[in-house]
Amino acid sequence: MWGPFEFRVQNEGNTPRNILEEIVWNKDVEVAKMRERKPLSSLKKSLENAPPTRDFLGALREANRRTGFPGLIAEVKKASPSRGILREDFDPVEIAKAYEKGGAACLSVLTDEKYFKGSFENLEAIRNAGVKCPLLCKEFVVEAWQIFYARVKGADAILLIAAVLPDLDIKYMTKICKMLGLTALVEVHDEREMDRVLAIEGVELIGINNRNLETFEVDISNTKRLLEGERGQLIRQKDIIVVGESGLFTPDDIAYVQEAGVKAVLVGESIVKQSDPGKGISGLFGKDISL
Ligand SMILES: O=P(O)(O)OC[C@@H](O)[C@@H](O)c1c[nH]c2ccccc12
Repeated sequence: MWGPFEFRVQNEGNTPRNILEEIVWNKDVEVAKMRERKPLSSLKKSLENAPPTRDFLGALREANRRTGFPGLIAEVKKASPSRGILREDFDPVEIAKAYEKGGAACLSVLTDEKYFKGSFENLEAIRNAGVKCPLLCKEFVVEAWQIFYARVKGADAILLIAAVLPDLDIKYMTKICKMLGLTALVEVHDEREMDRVLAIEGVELIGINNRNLETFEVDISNTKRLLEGERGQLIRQKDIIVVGESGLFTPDDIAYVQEAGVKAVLVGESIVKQSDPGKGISGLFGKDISL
């Protein structure tokens, strides 16, 4: 069990079997074009004067200590393939500021344009607007170039999806993240992926996605299942922070995943849809968690 070997290579006549495969095929083409415009050597130059990254893990731990709730990673999310447009009047900087004011520990910014209507401009704008929360670049990473690019655009952390990347890539990319001062959030969806990731040294932050990216089905008991028994024990031993991701809408949902063992949550839809996304956070936790 080394990786997602069932992923096929795109070739003529093939159609993608599911949305994740489609996204990854497109991403390959997109990244190849972007890399031509900005090769790795020029990214590395831009990094010479880049400001230091902020401590993503530390911010989650601190929020968990301060509030007694899982630290919140609030997602700046305009749309998704499963839900369509979530918010019409979408001002990423305004939403980011509202999240920060509402008590978010960190922010997640979607940068995929084609399927999530996000952008690297949004990430940059939020970073340049004086928002202090560390920022997660929410991307479909298929090659290391994207990690350098995210760092140049102001990310403090980046998502690595186990359903997309073989073990060796996760290992190698985790090292690149460390070298660049970025936190890697390694995302899993099932037991097999969790076991793969737990065997990779150096992983400090694991996200359990309650949404199956191939079928869009959401089930928050997924978080609980993956933290039961020996897996949960190993995670505590290794002092890994687990993030419960997707499908969290109510204080009961938060309590449920916290009980299962998460120290952080990643939430988009339920808060981004509120007219005041900051107040949306109080609704989600059933309490004002701002300072
Ligand atoms: O909007 P939700 O259900 O609160 O979910 C947020 C986040 O977990 C979800 O956007 C997400 C989790 N993993 C991903 C990977 C790619 C794109 C999106 C995601």
